[in-house]
Amino acid sequence: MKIERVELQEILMPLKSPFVTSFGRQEKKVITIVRLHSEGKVGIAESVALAFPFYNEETNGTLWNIMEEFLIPILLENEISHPDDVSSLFSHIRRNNMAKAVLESAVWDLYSRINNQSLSRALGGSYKEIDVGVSIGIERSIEQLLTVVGHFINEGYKKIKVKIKPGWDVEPIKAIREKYGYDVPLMADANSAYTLQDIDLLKELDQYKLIMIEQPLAHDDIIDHAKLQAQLSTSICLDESIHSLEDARKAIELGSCKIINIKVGRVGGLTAAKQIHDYCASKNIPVWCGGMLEAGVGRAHNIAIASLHNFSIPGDTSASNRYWNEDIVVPEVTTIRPGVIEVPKGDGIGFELNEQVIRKYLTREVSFGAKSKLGEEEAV
Ligand SMILES: O=C(O)CCC(=O)c1ccccc1C(=O)O
Ligand SMILES: [Mg+2]
Repeated sequence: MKIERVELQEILMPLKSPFVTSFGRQEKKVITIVRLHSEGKVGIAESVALAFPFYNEETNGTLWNIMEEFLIPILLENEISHPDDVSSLFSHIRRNNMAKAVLESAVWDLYSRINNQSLSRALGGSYKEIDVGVSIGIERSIEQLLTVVGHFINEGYKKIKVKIKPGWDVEPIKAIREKYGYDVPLMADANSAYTLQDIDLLKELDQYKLIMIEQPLAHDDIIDHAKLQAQLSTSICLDESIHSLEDARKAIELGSCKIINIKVGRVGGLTAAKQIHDYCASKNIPVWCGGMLEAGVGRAHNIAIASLHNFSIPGDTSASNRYWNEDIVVPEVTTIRPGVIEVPKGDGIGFELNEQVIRKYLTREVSFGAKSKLGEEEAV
C-alpha cells in the first residue's frame, strides 16, 4: 500500500478532573490525531506524548517536529506491504518512540480497514472481551482518595491502581486496605519517585499484598530494580524503563521485574508491542496494557493490543467517561459489564472519529501529500 496523504490535527481537551502523579499535574490534554489516506480508506491513530517531558523525553512539540521533518517523508516515499515494515523503515531514527508509534498505529488501522478485518484480528488477538482497571491520581486527602477508590470499586473495575510518591505511600495504601479489605485487586504506581535508599519503606508496602508495584525506581534503571526485586515479595512491574524488546529482555534476564506494562507509544508502535508481548509470554512474564490518558482513538488501539493472550492482567484502559465529558470517537468506549470492554469486531479499530468534537477542540491542522511532499503545508 502507498500512503497518499497524511493529515495531522492537534486538539486540546479538558480532563473531567485534574490527574496528579509524582511527576506533575494535568488539567487538560493535548492530543495529535493522525489520518493516513490510501486506497479510499483512512487509518487513524492518536498520539500519547504529553505536553511536558516529565514522563519521558518526548513532548507533543517534539512529536510534530520529528514527524514533519523525518517520519512523514519516509511514509510518503515508501511502498508498505505490511505494517511491520514501518518499524524497520523508522529504525535508523533513534528513540522518539511516541512519534513513531502514532504513525505506525495509523498504518495498522489503515491496513486492517483495507483488508476488511478488525485490528485485533490483524494483530493476532484472541480475547473477545478484556478485563480493565482504572488508574487513580494523587488526591488532596486520604478521605478524598477513599471516596474516589470506592466509586471505582463500585463501577466494577478489575484493577485499582493508585499513584504514590514519597509522603503519599504507606498511609493511603493502608487506608484503602482498612476500608475496602484485601479482596480489592490493588496496585501502586510510583512513576520513578524512589531510590534504593527508600528500600525499608518499599518493604513496608509488602504487607498490603499489592498485585504489583509499578516503576518504583529511576526511569532509566534496571540494575537497582533487580536489587530491589530480590528484597521484595511484591512483584515489580516496569513501565518507564522499557522502550524496546531489548530492554524487556535485559530487564527479565536481570530479574528487574516480574511483570511488564506495555504502552504502545512508549515502545514505538504495535509491532514492537506485539514482539514484547510474545517474548514475555515465552518467559512466563505476564503483561498488561498501560495508558497515557488517551481519548477514544488511543483507547481503541489499546483494546486491540490487549486482546493478545498474554495480556493476562487487567490494563489501565477504563471507559472514556473516566476522563472525558465527550469523546473524539463514536461510539464512546464503554464497558459492556462492570470492568469488561468488548473487543470491536468492525474493520480496523472499530470506532470512527467524531468530527464535531474534534472541530470544537482543534488547535492546529496540517496536511502532507505524496507528490508535493512537504511542499504544501496548509495551516488553519
Ligand atoms: O488511565 C490511564 O490512561 C493511565 C494513567 C497513568 O497511570 C499514566 C498517565 C500518564 C502518564 C503515565 C501514566 C503511568 O501509567 O505511569
Ligand atoms: Mg506507570
